Amino acid sequence: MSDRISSFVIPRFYQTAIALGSNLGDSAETLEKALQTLDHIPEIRVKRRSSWYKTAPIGPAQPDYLNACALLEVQLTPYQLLQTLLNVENQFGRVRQERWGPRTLDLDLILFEDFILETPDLQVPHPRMSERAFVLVPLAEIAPHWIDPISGKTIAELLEQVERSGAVT
Ligand SMILES: Nc1ncnc2c1ncn2[C@@H]1O[C@H](COP(=O)(O)O)[C@@H](O)[C@H]1O
Ligand SMILES: Nc1nc2c(c(=O)[nH]1)N=C(COP(=O)(O)OP(=O)(O)O)CN2
Repeated sequence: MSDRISSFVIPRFYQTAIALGSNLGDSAETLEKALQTLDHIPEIRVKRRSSWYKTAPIGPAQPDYLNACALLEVQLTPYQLLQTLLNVENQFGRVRQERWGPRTLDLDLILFEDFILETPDLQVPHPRMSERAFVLVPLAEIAPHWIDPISGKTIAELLEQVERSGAVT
């Protein structure tokens, strides 16, 4: 076997968690189709998905959101996954206007194995994950025992600490 071939490393699948949100258009259809779109990408497998949760908006006045989380296995780096999520948002007509404003589709990278990444373009775990019931409620449904590498707490433990009045099924 040549040196080039013997040094080739087949990338393994990584476990990741993403959050989905939508409050413009037919949000249920958008979340469903966004997961289908991700699952059709060869390097991504959607392994689990939460229920859809209707949630009160955090930020400026706008319609209620539909939020969810999903567990993915990806054969991508965190940066490739972020770029893929941004591309799918664009496919679903995402327009960026005001901060925390309404959107057809938002896909956030929440956890990537137990990696901690603090770069200008990508922070993992998602820096506002532990203060958001609209992330923790769906994530606790599908991954209650996943440990947040920043706090050392499980998702279920983080959920116990968060104000959850805005999250309703
Ligand atoms: N963990 C992250 N998930 C998604 N986007 C992230 C993350 N860390 C940094 N970013 C940056 O945020 C913008 C997207 O903002 P949204 O309003 O959430 O769509 C993106 O350009 C990333 O570079
Ligand atoms: N109920 C609810 N409220 C929200 C939601 C959401 O999904 N559900 N997303 C927001 C903004 O998220 P964005 O990804 O733009 O901001 P971030 O960089 O702080 O995550 C702002 N407010």
